[in-house]
Amino acid sequence: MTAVSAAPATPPATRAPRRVGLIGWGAIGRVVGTALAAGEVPGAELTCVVDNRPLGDAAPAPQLPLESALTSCDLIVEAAGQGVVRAHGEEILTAGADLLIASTGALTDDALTARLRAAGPGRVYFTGGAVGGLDLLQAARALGPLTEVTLTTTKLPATLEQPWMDEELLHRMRTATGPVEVLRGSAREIPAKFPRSTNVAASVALAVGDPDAVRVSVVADPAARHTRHVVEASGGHGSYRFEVRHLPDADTPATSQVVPYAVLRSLAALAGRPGMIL
Ligand SMILES: NC(=O)C1=CN([C@@H]2O[C@H](COP(=O)(O)OP(=O)(O)OC[C@H]3O[C@@H](n4cnc5c(N)ncnc54)[C@H](OP(=O)(O)O)[C@@H]3O)[C@@H](O)[C@H]2O)C=CC1
Ligand SMILES: O=C([O-])CC(=O)C(=O)O
Repeated sequence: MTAVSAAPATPPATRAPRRVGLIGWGAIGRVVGTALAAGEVPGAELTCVVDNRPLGDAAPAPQLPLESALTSCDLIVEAAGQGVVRAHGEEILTAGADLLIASTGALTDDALTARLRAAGPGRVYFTGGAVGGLDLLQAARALGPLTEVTLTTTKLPATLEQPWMDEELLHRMRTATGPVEVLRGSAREIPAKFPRSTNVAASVALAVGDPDAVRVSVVADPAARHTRHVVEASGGHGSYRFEVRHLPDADTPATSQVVPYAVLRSLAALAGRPGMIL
């Protein structure tokens, strides 16, 4: 009989904490930054905050311009808007920092997506944000294409008002007594039309691999106490349905309360927390 020798007891490797720079001190950023500064994500620490507005001592870490943040951070969290991804995504990755993106709507631009995926040495990641099931949809793609993919997003009318809307549509939304479909289109078109409120469409598109294949309906409902996202997808191998209802953030109702916690979960995974569902 062969003796099985015990593996030598080696202590777990200690990794340097991720030095996190947070862009955007808003509904998402404030919750994420406060939790990071309180040490709630082991293996990650808040190094600095980048924001358009002077924050004074409101933030628990120094406010820096992006160029300075890039010399002191190895992971940047974007919680500011699609414009930041477009303007600075490549720069961040090229500087060597990893980038966790909340404003996935920017990724409906194929050329930008290709540049971000090719850029480095930093690596680009996307948070699941307000929607669930993306991991499973990404896995299901390995079995074959998802041929029917739809997303229906229902929000309070005021969170969907946009500068391009005409008076007739705005009037319909403002006087609605029940759900009103505001726009229907592909996941390539919709996030550009509602840049702060339909990133989920782009996130579903990232998961299924094709923004043109995802049909999106945006609905304004004055009774929508909860923001609702319903994702349905099917292919030759199966069918999938995910429905979420979230309380909106009290001050920024376009954003659901759960979103910063989704970002924190993504950060925990990037910081190497064991035991996570990946
Ligand atoms: N993936 C998902 O499920 C979701 C994604 N999102 C995305 O996250 C983004 C942030 O959401 P939220 O926290 O609610 O937004 P907020 O408007 O509450 O906060 C955004 C903050 O970022 C600042 N900011 C904007 N542009 C820049 C810039 N170029 N440089 C520095 N700071 C900047 C804003 O300042 P100022 O107002 O002065 O511009 C503001 O302080 C949304 O725009 C949306 O794209 C949101 C919800 C869900
Ligand atoms: O927070 C949400 O429910 C969704 C949202 O704003 C977005 O997709 O941009």
